[in-house]
Amino acid sequence: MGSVNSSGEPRLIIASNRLPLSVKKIDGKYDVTPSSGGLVSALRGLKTAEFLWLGWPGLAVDPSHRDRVDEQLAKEHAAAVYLDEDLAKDHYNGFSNAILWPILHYQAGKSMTPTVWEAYRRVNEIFADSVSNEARDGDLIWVHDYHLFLLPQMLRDRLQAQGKRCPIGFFLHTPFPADDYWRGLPFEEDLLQGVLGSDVIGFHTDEYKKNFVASCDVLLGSVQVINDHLRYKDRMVKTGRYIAGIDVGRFTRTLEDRKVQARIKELESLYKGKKVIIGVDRLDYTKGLTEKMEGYRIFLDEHPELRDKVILVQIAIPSREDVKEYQDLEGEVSKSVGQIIGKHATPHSTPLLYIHRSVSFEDLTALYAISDVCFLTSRRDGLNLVASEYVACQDRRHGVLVLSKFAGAASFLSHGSVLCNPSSAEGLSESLHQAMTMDEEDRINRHSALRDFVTTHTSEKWTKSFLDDLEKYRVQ
Ligand SMILES: O=P(O)(O)OC[C@H]1O[C@H](O[C@H]2O[C@H](CO)[C@@H](O)[C@H](O)[C@H]2O)[C@H](O)[C@@H](O)[C@@H]1O
Ligand SMILES: O=c1ccn([C@@H]2O[C@H](COP(=O)(O)OP(=O)(O)O)[C@@H](O)[C@H]2O)c(=O)[nH]1
Repeated sequence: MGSVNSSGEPRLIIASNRLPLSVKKIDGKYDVTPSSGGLVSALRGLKTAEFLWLGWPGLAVDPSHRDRVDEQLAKEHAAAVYLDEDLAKDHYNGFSNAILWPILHYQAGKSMTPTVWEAYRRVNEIFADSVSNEARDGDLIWVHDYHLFLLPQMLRDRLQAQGKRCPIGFFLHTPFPADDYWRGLPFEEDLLQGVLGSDVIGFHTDEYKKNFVASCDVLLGSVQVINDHLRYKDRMVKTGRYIAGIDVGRFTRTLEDRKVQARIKELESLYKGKKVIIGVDRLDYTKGLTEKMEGYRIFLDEHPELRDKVILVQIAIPSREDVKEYQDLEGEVSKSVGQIIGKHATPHSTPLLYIHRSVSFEDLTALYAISDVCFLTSRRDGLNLVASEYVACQDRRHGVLVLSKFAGAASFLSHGSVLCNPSSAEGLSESLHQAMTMDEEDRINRHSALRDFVTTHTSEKWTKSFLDDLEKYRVQ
């Protein structure tokens, strides 16, 4: 792995499991494609010229092909942390996504084998070696997400041994539940102590921050809470809420593109006379897709007069397809989709279009722009950037955002959206009806409130506010 910058100036080093590019093997050759998901979208606003992003490329790469992959990643300020296939599988699927992910989303813990915990620890060590070798004295280091809970403390130990002084930040993109959820996990103390190796720890909402601080207080005896800080091992660790957002300009520019304008016209003519509802979610049980389908089924049952006048376009981005829960979910959602279409489609129209793959950014913005309602029903969601992306594309139509009250985004966007509760299918149906029948003045007012928020809380502002706090830990 080579250093991208040779100027000697302090840089920002980002460490996350997911790189902005995923490496795919096609016909024996490696190809890099943009990654999906909100972590990558949130970091798009990074305006620091000097940064290097270290992460797992998404699959095992044959050593003889690594130079070529490194070359392609370097163009995007990225570098790969290569992992053996079995180790990566046990770390990513086995522990991060099968054990940590449900707990972080307020679900009871599952039983696990020691192998996956060992793999988790080992991968964090490999990251610690890569990042500490790459870092120079004075660089800022920003670690992201639950795949790397142990990394901050491992890094701190290594950097200290190497005589490098680098502030370490950590941002959690998921929710953080109350301490009770952690009790079934034998390693909760290791995980908390790992994160506490950071100087600054960031969360999407005050609730997650409060839960983290309380968990440290209850589960670790050696922590003292002082306002926004935790005194831990004679250091003051700052905890904060940093509101993540989107790169609004990227959406505005794309909407002005001639090809996208043509696509919008095409879609508007295709759906003429219909209200379009858009849903965009990774195919993840936390996104409440089965609940959404049930709510929509009831909506169509209760309003048969609307079934020819409405279409839900649901994009389900494939995600974590090696984990059993995700495979089961795929089957469940497909079944519900089939039932709704089977019951409500007519020879000349269908009330549901289900797209189970990623779509291009151009198609995504065009779909956002032509939709009258955006329908997001997460059971739990760290933030949900799709909500903000929809708002950014609605200057002409003033569509309505129906948003789960369990998405982190609801704590900022409640004033302009219709909040819903995914555990009540009848409630979801009512929220949809409210959104579809809202008068224009109400829609304009709500959109304007949401737009004000989304345009003033961008991804650029998020990275800046976090990094400004981290800079304060730089030793002069
Ligand atoms: O990397 P994957 O396993 O393919 O999953 C994609 C990402 O999912 C999660 O995203 C979260 O981050 C978003 C931005 O902060 C937030 O809006 C959303 O609520 C979260 O679910 C995960 O936390 C990332 O690490 C993944 O890369
Ligand atoms: O085919 C698609 C459609 C959407 N997205 C993006 O995936 C992200 C989803 O982020 P969100 O915060 O809503 O949830 P996450 O998937 O990170 O849990 C958004 O930026 C979407 O634009 C994507 O990568 N591929």
